[in-house]
Amino acid sequence: MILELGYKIYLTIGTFWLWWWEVENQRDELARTVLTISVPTLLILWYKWKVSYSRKRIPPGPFGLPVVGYLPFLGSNLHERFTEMAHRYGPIFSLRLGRKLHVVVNSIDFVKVVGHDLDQTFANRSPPLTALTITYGGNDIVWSNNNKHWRNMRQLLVSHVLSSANVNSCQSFRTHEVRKTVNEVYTKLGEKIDVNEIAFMTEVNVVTSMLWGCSKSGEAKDSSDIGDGFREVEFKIIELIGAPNLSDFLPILSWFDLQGRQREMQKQLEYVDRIFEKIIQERIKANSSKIEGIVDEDRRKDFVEMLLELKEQKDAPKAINIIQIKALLINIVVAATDSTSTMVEWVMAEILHNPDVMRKVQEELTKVIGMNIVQEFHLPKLTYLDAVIKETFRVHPPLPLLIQRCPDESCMVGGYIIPKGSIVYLNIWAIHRDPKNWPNPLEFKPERFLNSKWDYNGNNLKFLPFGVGRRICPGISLGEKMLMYILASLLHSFEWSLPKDEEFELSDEFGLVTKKRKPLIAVPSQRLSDASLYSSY
Ligand code: HEM
Repeated sequence: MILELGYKIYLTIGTFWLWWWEVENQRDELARTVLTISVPTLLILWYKWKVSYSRKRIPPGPFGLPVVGYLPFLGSNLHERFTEMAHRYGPIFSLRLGRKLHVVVNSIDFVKVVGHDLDQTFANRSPPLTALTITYGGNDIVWSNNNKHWRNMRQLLVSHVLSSANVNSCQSFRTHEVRKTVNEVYTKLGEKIDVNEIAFMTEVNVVTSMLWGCSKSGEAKDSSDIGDGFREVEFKIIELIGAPNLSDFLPILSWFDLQGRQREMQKQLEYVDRIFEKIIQERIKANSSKIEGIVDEDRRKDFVEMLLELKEQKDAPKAINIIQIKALLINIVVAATDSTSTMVEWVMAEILHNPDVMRKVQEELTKVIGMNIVQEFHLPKLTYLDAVIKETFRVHPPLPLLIQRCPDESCMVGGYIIPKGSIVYLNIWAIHRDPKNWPNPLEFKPERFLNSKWDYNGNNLKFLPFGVGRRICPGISLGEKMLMYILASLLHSFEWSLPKDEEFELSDEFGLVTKKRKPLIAVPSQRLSDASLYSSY
């Protein structure tokens, strides 16, 4: 049947060609020659245009293998690899990893398009499966798409936890925890200290106090409820979200969870869920005592309490359920603590690495604070320390590719099509180290930030450690305050040095939060002459 049809088409074309040839032969030989040459030429030109047009459609990039794409060639330090690739393929390039197209944006011009001009289009996320597991299926803020649920949760966080009124009213929690840390370090003079660990515990206690710590009016809670093992669990969560998972690249394999990453994340979820369940149950019990008139009515309401009240208003526009409450809590605790403690560690590492910077920081601390204890009102006066922190953010942004975006429709960036559903990274690591943006970018020079006005709000696209656009970090002011407070207190109270037997290095290890490859271990010695200041908390 098919053969017969093919034969008929062949006969028709042949007959038509002979007819045209004879007619033209009789009429005009020139026309025949022109047509005979121009038809194939036009066909070739059309074909070439089509091929080059289709290549231009998506950003250029490396070829990969069938099925897995470029996955086997990627390596582990993604931010460095992507920056190398930007030198070869240009400021915007793409690569296929398994079934998904990934697009990497490496210049401020294209970050402007994605983060500002088309911010709404690029405001979705494409969560890895491990992130969905730990957030009860994406019921949180970080991994939600740009929808009503995300807006609702983000607004709850911003207006109840991170509002300047609430951040100010929680000053006592910060003072309590920072002084407690200084006091603990004082008991370990001359010993080796893991800098990230002390910063992490300080931050976790401050944040959990803000979330569920108002057991009594204005007083800080006993912070032991989160447990000693929490830091390891949180590190595991961050590691699993950042680790490549075959199930994400080849969804057909997700049922098998070949690398066991989802199962591993499920275990972390069970650990965290037990903590949150206990806290929520205690709070429900406390609320019912309140109804019975047992508890002091004057105390401040904490965030968990407020969320539980919203849960009771089932028909209210912002009603929330228990799963969403837990997802929000895990989100806030993880987002706030790991990035802050990682930054404290990087700043301390850079200061220890640059004795001149250390000297200037200490001179400023002496001038502003004298031989007293650091208080929050001192912080805005520490302009050199602020510049040191910003320069550290430039060289070691803890989220070097921010958190991936995902366009909700196909759109054009820099003349290329970014298809709907592709995964888009904003490579701020490349932007922060681009000599076009920063002269001598590898030099650690806090003075860059002294003379002009720099902030973290994503207005200057050369400097984006907290992100850009509507998905920018909502915790900037709390994060900034905590960084300044912890660092000023540690550097004012103690002289720090590296252990004699430690080899010092500044290399990093890529992850959702990119940390120092080798934890910073440092040794404190007493700096303040009045030893009684260390125990006054
Ligand atoms: C040094 C401290 C911090 C750094 C460097 C940091 C950095 C970031 C970055 C880069 C993002 C992604 C932005 C984007 O996609 O464009 C982000 C998102 C987020 N951060 Fe932070 N952050 C810090 C502290 C905090 C704190 C203290 C909180 C809350 C208490 C917080 C809560 C969040 C949340 C909820 C998101 C998700 C926002 C969304 O998707 O809408 N962060 N953070």
